[in-house]
Amino acid sequence: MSKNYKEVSAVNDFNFEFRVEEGRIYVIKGKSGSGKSTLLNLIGLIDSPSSGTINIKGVTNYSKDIVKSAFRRDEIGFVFQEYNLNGAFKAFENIMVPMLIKSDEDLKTIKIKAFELLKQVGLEKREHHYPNQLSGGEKQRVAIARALANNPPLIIADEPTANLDQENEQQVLNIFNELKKKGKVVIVASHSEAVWEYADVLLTMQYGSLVEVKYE
Ligand SMILES: Nc1ncnc2c1ncn2[C@@H]1O[C@H](COP(=O)(O)OP(=O)(O)OP(=O)(O)O)[C@@H](O)[C@H]1O
Repeated sequence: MSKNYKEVSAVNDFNFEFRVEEGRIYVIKGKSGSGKSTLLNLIGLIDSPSSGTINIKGVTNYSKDIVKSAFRRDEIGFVFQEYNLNGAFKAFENIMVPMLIKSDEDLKTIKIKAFELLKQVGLEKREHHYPNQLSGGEKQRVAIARALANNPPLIIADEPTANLDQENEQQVLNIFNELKKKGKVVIVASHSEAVWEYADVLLTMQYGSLVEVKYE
């Protein structure tokens, strides 16, 4: 598949199978502008390819937006460099949002699950904090907990540690490693060598093309 923005070929003939049947960390590296974010947005169904198809679990080209958004909600957790938390909501409320949208559980169960997820990322003492009362590392851990809310098999993270110091980066990487052990697939775009070290598969992008795949 490819994605073009007018004359810019952001992702060029990308052809690779991310396997989701067992826990694994895929890391995508490449210079600024090489197409990493565009690729993650395509895999995460936030964006559509200009040509070619994306096939996830046998579903090809989501024609109906409603199906696409439901699939994304249930199957994919997205983590952003800038956290993208809702500033009007407390930490645990941010985590509740995806579960409320899915709405197949009662409020009490959703609250309990949100607290469990906060515990999983080591933030049980920050449940009532608003995003502006959290450090960058804490915000990112809330964002990861939110991405896990509907228990998706696939977590996509775009430069999740770019704004974090080494210690907080390590905490995020430990969480990703735990997720991998639980059988989740994590696809991360990152400039950080510390992140590359956690890769089971390291993909290199250059000018929109996949130029190297290394199995660690
Ligand atoms: N919405 C857009 N409209 C036009 N061009 C775009 C758009 N989004 C991305 N591009 C272009 O596509 C190319 C790939 O961008 P992309 O953001 O995917 O790179 P990246 O590898 O994630 O970079 P970075 O490491 O700086 O985040 C760049 O040349 C960029 O200018």
